[in-house]
Amino acid sequence: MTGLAETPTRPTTAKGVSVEFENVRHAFLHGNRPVRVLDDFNLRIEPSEFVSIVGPSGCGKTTALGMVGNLLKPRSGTVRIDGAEVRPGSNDAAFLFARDALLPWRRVRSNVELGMEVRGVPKAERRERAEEWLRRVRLHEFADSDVLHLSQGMRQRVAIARTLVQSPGVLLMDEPFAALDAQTRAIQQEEFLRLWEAERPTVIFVTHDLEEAILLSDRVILMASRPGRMVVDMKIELERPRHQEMRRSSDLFKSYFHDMSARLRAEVDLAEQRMMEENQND
Ligand SMILES: Nc1ncnc2c1ncn2[C@@H]1O[C@H](COP(=O)(O)OP(=O)(O)OP(=O)(O)O)[C@@H](O)[C@H]1O
Repeated sequence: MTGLAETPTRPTTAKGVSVEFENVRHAFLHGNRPVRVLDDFNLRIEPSEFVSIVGPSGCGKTTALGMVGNLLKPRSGTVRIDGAEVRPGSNDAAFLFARDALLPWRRVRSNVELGMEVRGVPKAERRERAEEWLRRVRLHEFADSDVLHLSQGMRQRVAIARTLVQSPGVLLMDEPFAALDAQTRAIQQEEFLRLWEAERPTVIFVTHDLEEAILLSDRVILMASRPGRMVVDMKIELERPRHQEMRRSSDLFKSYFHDMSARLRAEVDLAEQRMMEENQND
């Protein structure tokens, strides 16, 4: 069940680059007490791989993502994108969160252009690329609409277009579909995979939903907490394109879920037990 995955086949237009955590350690201060969050965290993600990270609340998933996105620096160890250490000003990675963070005073098209605007892409090129991505997410008819008039699912598609239009080498996704109802979430998962296939940026996807992780990913990483470290690295060999029916029809899917859910439950129980012990000792 454990073991490093091989490099997946990349389409010729693939944009993905490698990501590497080497002996990464980090701690936060809780009062006067340093709490170790990541401890000797090692992970190599190949260009264009889709890797999900699951684990108990507080195990350090978002912290690891933040290091790739240059939001925080590890206390020790190294995080590399495409072989180069992540440094202030590195902008190979783009984020997509549960909350879409669209600017309500801007129209749909202008929200999609935002990242390109910040990076100084000329206006005509911005417009052309935004139009192309609005077509891809099936929102070109809403280009001049007010974002406040869109459904939650449509808003998230605008956010996806705004992120992918920048052709990032690495896409950092922190529970991007968590705010959606179950039906919309299922549609968005499949639709996102279709969009991802076009350029295949490397994806690091944080989720609490194990089925979602298995359905989308080439690999699922399970982390333990206190301190956060990798305990399972499971390669997912379901064929692509993936679709929702696989949850019910694929024995392989069910066996991945069976193997991983028991481990995940055990880690969640352990994390809760440790937290209670720590609270008693405080
Ligand atoms: N800026 C901060 N200052 C202090 N402690 C922090 C900070 N950011 C995170 N932590 C702590 O570090 C630990 C790991 O947080 P992190 O958000 O990375 O976990 P997570 O696995 O993403 O959790 P969740 O699944 O609940 O989102 C938690 O105990 C959290 O309280």
